[in-house]
Amino acid sequence: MMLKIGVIGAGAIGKEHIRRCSTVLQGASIVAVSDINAEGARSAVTALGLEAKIYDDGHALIADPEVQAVLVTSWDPTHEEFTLAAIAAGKPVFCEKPLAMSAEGCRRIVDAEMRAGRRLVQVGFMRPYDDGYQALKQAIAQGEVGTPLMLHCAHRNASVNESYSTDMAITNTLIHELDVLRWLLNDDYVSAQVIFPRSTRNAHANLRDPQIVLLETRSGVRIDVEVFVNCQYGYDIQCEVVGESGIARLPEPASVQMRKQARLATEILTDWKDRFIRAYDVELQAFIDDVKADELRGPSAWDGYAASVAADACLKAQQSGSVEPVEMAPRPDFYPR
Ligand SMILES: NC(=O)c1ccc[n+]([C@@H]2O[C@H](COP(=O)([O-])OP(=O)(O)OC[C@H]3O[C@@H](n4cnc5c(N)ncnc54)[C@H](O)[C@@H]3O)[C@@H](O)[C@H]2O)c1
Ligand SMILES: O[C@H]1[C@H](O)[C@@H](O)[C@H](O)[C@@H](O)[C@H]1O
Repeated sequence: MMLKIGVIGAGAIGKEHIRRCSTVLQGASIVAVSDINAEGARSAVTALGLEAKIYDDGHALIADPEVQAVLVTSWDPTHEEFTLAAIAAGKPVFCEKPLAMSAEGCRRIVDAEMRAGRRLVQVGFMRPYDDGYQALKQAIAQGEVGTPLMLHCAHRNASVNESYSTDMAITNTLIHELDVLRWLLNDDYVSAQVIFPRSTRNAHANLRDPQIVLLETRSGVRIDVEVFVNCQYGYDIQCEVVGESGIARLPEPASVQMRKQARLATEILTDWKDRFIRAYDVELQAFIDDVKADELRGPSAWDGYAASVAADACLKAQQSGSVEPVEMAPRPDFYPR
């Protein structure tokens, strides 16, 4: 049986997910695509020779009886609305990060899903599906470096456009670390602080870049994350775990080492599409398989909520300059760890 999927948002990642569902993954077909720019949706479909319906309204796509599951790949502020609508229609939904723009918004999704009585939401946090992060988690769990004490991380993008503002460094970019580091350490955050170093001249008027985010977890691990979205040189994700007896680092993506012209060099990727290409494949295949088995197991609405509680504290810390508490509601039994 093919799972019939409708996609809302045919931009960069929407096109990528349409491509992978249609040409890479097993067991799904794209039957409908929606975008406020209907022409963009049409060209995404025709470029792949698909016969999908085109909607300019995401709600009409969700209501289409042929659509069995929904992918939300539209702009961040639209996620909550479409995810709630899919839940109301009883349709499983894969929603790109962030699940909503605030913890309050995520909480509305959590509550709606619990009222529906079964898991219907998977959040597009793909890093837990990345081979490198999985190997790092395994090394920590096996005690290879002893108890983790500190993490030094960096999330660098080559550049961003003018619509990207200071708050998005948290809600759109750091949100990946807020999810994956919690998963890596099997821990939750208790406080957050944001520090602004000297700004790069490559940032636009509405963006302070870079930023350093300092987090503390319940068990006392201290984390620093450099978010630098105009670093110019590439797309670079770093994570170093300092433990009691050693250091474990996130592996670099495989790259041939060149010795030539008196230099020793390896390539640095420039785009998230390539850096996490396999992780995106695996996360979406899991969504397709789990929907068919009626048992979603990927990053949950609760994970989306947990990341957003920390993001809210970081946003507050950007304004206050102080250490802000991260206060989560108790985890409902509906969401086992
Ligand atoms: N997991 C990841 O690593 C990852 C990577 C890239 C993007 N994303 C997320 O995916 C989403 C899309 O990002 P992108 O880079 O593809 O952006 P994009 O701007 O390239 O594409 C977004 C598309 O959504 C459409 N859109 C906006 N509002 C809409 C609405 N109400 N209904 C239908 N379509 C609408 C826009 O017209 C645009 O075509 C964002 O939320 C982003 O945070 C996640
Ligand atoms: O939407 C993208 C995407 O989530 C990337 O993984 C992240 O590195 C970027 O900062 C963000 O803008």
